[in-house]
This record gives sequence, C-alpha cells and structure tokens, in this order.
Amino acid sequence: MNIAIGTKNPVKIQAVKSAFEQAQLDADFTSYDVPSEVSAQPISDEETRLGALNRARHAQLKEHAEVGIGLEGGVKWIEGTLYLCNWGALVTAEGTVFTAMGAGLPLPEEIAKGIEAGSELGPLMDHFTSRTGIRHAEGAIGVFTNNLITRQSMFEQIVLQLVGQYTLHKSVN
Ligand SMILES: O=P(O)(O)OP(=O)(O)OP(=O)(O)OC[C@H]1O[C@@H](n2cnc3c(O)ncnc32)[C@H](O)[C@@H]1O
Ligand SMILES: [Mg+2]
Repeated sequence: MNIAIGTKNPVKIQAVKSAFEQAQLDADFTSYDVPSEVSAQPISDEETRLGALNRARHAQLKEHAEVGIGLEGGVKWIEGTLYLCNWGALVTAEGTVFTAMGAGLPLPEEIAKGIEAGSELGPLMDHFTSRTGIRHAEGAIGVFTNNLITRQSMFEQIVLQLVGQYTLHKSVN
C-alpha cells in the first residue's frame, strides 16, 4: 500500500509509520511539504480539521497514492479558555474521506495571551519552556502532560482512528 503523508515534520511522519505498524499493515511511505490552505495557526476545530483534510488531499494527488494522510495542530477557545486541538484526515484515491480528532487540554493564560496577540503556538511553547523546537519534539501536549502523552503518541492515536475506519470500510465494501 502506497501512503502519501502531507508534512515534512518527522514527529508526524513517525506517528503515521508507527500507527500502520501497530495495525499490522504493510505500507510504503512518501512525505511532501504540502499547503494546508488554512492559517499558520488554526484557531478552531473547523479550521484545524480543514487544514488536515487539505494536506491529505494534496499529498494523495502528488503521486496518485492509494491513501493520503494529513495531520494538523491547532487551538480552540472554549468558554474563554484556550485548548489544544489536533486533527487528522485520510483520503483514498477514490475520494473517500475519513477524519478524526485527538487529545486537547487547556493551555496556560500566558500562551493564550500570545495567541490572541497573533503569535503561533510553536514559538510561544519555545519561549515558555526556554527551549527550541518543541513542535518537533514532545510538543505542547508533552510539556503539559508531564510527557505522559507526546506529540507523536497523540498523532499516533489520531492515525489509528483513521486507519481503523479505513480498514473497516475496505472490509465491507
Ligand atoms: O511541518 P508541519 O506539518 O506544518 O508541522 P507543524 O509542527 O508546523 O504543525 P502544524 O502546522 O500542524 O501546527 C500548526 C501550528 O501550531 C503549532 N503547534 C501545534 N501543535 C503544537 C505543539 O504540540 N507544540 C508546539 N507547537 C504546536 C505549530 O508550530 C504551528 O504554528
Ligand atoms: Mg506548520
């Protein structure tokens, strides 16, 4: 099976590979830097989900792969509190679409203020932790779960939801 992934972020790529391994599916992977066609910092479930879907569509088209996968990280407001939100999409060559959402927890007020001021979560997390490249490492979810859930394991859960829906669909169609 030929899987095209719409990112060059190694954490997301590893999450996809690991989920296919867990599902015991043999697959070849290619990855492309594709446009999400949403803002660099999505600020709602709808926008984050659309970013994932656009990435999946672009990746699938790149090489007419059997499956395209897109993963997108964003944030959303709930009753005045800013939460992490994460989405994934799987698109088949026939155009069937599967989507899934992942873990989300509240972010500190300092981060929320930065987002309101127009900053992106990546640099804000680096500033918050006095480190660089958090988004390529454990991610905000790792920092705020004391590393019990990492950005990779969080995206893995999303991809498992996608692959599960996809294989179920294939088995009944
Ligand atoms: O290369 P791509 O695939 O674009 O990977 P990315 O790390 O930029 O991830 P997203 O575009 O999906 O994330 C959208 C924005 O939110 C940031 N972000 C999302 N989740 C994050 C996390 O867990 N930790 C740090 N930054 C995060 C990220 O830096 C972007 O500004
Ligand atoms: Mg990005």
